[in-house]
Amino acid sequence: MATSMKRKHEENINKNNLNAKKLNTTDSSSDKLLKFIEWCEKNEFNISPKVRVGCEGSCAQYGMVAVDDIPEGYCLFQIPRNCLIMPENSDIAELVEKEKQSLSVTNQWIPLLLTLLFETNNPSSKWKPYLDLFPNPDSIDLPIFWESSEVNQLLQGSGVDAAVKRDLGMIQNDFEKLVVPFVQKYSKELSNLKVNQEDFKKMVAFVMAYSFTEPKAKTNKVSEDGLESESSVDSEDEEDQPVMAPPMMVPLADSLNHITDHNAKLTFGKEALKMVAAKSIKKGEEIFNTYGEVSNLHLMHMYGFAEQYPANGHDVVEVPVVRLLEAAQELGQDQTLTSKKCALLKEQAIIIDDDVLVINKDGFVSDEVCLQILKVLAFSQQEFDDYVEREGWSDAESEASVVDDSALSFANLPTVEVKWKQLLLRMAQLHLSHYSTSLEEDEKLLAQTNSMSSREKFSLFTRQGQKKLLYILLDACK
Ligand SMILES: C[S@@+](CC[C@H](N)C(=O)[O-])C[C@H]1O[C@@H](n2cnc3c(N)ncnc32)[C@H](O)[C@@H]1O
Repeated sequence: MATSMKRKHEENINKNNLNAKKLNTTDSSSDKLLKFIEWCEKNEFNISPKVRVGCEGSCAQYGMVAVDDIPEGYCLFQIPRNCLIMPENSDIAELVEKEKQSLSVTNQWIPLLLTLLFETNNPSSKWKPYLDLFPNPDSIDLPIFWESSEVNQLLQGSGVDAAVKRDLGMIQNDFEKLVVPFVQKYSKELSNLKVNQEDFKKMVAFVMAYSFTEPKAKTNKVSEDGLESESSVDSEDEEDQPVMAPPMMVPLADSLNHITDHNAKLTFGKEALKMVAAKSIKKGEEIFNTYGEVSNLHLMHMYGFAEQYPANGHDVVEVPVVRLLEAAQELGQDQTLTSKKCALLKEQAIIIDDDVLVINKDGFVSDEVCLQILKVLAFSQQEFDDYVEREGWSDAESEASVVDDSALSFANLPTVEVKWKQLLLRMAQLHLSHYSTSLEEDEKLLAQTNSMSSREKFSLFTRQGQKKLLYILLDACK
């Protein structure tokens, strides 16, 4: 390393250490943070002196704050690829590779989870300063850890309740069927690693709330002066088919919190990942990454927080498709005909039991399935008989439904068939009745968020945002 670069590097360590010392944390946690920052500097994370990691100025425990004005495109820090926690970079790479097929049957997470279990139990892990700081048990309060009664009370009907049930089943299954057999088979190589389901669940939460996935073949260029080049956009082809890689832990990048209106983003280069300013940032402002274009449902489920309406422009409400069938049963004059329609829609796999209809701020997302269901549900006896005889849509009808892809936007809904509007209106009303509170009650509660626990507050934001979307649907269907 050239002398001037070395000096600059040491200055940076000192500056960040100094910043870390100003933390509003207990001594032992600021000591852990100091060690982590030293580790980052030794590993050439090149943390800019314009930023500080710590609890001060962060909206949720650790975070990153600008200590100087930062221009758009400026590189805040980098993460060399050899510092990413992924099976390939760990000493258990060979073992995981051997069992890759069987370990990835249910999901892509198990190899990383095994790597983390191994590395957190390895006193000479190269990531020790990172793993000593994270996962911080206090900051990972995901709904998978709540009593089921609390999940129901706060999040019933939101979709988070269903996701939690699925997660708990999967955690138990993966632990018993994949993790335990792997650890037993390689007990010698894993130095008799002891695992239990509770620790495994905590590791799942760590991966849920802290991991990143890399979009396939995404590269970015950052010039010598730390400015991000605009030429780094994905090719059209990649944009069309974003294939996600397995998750990985990205030290330091995961100390940043998220908001939809973020001011930083992670870019994926060949040698290193870089956190760059997505817009200019003023001294004193918190630096927010983006965890993706994600709804409150996803934020609540995977990260344990949500944004207050209307801050999250990516918010959605997911209405189980069965609600539309319930609406049809209620409104249909001929119960037998409606039952036949529902049975046929299932038989033709247009409706699959767990399916949901997704509604965002503009209306139904990918409304093709919803359109097909509405058309069948609105058929008269004669139209239905013809449809059954033809065994589905004629070619001309199918083509028409493909062209008509914004038919169920909020802007277009007032112009659609009255029968469809009645079905959607009743569906929205039925879905609203599945939450444990009404929108009016939620809006009264919004005045009391200061005296609420984080669980109560973020659950309220999740419910209220979803209900707002349902009320927009109700208005559009009137
Ligand atoms: C990748 S970590 C970010 C670092 C984290 N604040 C810490 O102290 O370790 C993600 C977690 O940060 C918290 N978080 C991130 N953004 C947030 C926000 N806008 N509001 C509240 N909590 C947030 C949530 O607890 C989430 O699970």
